[in-house]
Amino acid sequence: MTGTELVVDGVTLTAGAHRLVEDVSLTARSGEVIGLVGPNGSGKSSLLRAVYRVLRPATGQIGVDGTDAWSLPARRLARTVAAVVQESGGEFDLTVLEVVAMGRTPHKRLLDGDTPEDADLIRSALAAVDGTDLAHRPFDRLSGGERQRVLIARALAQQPSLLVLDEPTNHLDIRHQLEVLGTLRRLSATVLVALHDLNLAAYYCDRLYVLCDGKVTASGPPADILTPRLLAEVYDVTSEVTIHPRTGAPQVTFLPQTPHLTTPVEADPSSS
Ligand SMILES: Nc1ncnc2c1ncn2[C@@H]1O[C@H](COP(=O)(O)OP(=O)(O)OP(=O)(O)O)[C@@H](O)[C@H]1O
Repeated sequence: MTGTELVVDGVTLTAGAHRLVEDVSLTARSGEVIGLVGPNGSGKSSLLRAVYRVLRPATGQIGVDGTDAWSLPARRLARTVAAVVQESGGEFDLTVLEVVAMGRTPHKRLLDGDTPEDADLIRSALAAVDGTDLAHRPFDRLSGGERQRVLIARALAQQPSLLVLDEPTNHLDIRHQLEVLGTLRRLSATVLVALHDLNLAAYYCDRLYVLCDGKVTASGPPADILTPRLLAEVYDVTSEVTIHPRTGAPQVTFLPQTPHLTTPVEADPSSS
């Protein structure tokens, strides 16, 4: 399956009198991994909610392979777009395997059972998040990170051509963060992912969109936009950005706000 082309065109999102996102445009070409970054409250989750059709834009359009996402039949949308979001629910009293199997629902008719192909997809989705051993555990007794991995497996089992994820590395230890992002990177689907960790975003995403106060402040390949100046403007932090010699990706080092934890540049032995 190839990836969907996503075109967010001039989208404004509101909740009552509150403007959550204003005139945001974004494109994701087939198979691209697009990162959404930005401070708390900058509008990342709201924008994702509009893409997976929970929050209807007040103005603007969301195009999925040239069709307005909000006019697609629900079943067709569910075959195209899978979402891993913070506010999931409805998985109580189910085993992990049953939760992952829910990902196959959009591909079936009512009362259809799981085919051997479904069973393979479910197993390999669970294996992709290192969750094979969790298969028969009750979902609601898993740790936060285990749950997160299972929800990602459910989205993988759905075989979407557009995968939308809101902070998928939340709760995950570093090994599982790297594994999950590596898995997303290898998918042929288009991926739109909100991430807080800028170094992971820089390494795994083709392009980033930086949101600030509900607007796109910068967009482009990570190496072009992750500069100390932009990070100071957007996050109000001091940082240094280097290109990592082995990954080739920009690597951000944040300097502590507490001066005594920072070695003055002139006394830095590596600079002599
Ligand atoms: N239903 C709502 N009613 C009013 N304000 C809302 C509503 N939903 C979100 N907001 C506000 O809109 C802004 C954007 O929220 P959003 O959750 O999209 O930000 P975010 O970038 O995902 O933040 P975080 O990084 O903290 O998850 C915030 O100021 C939030 O408080």
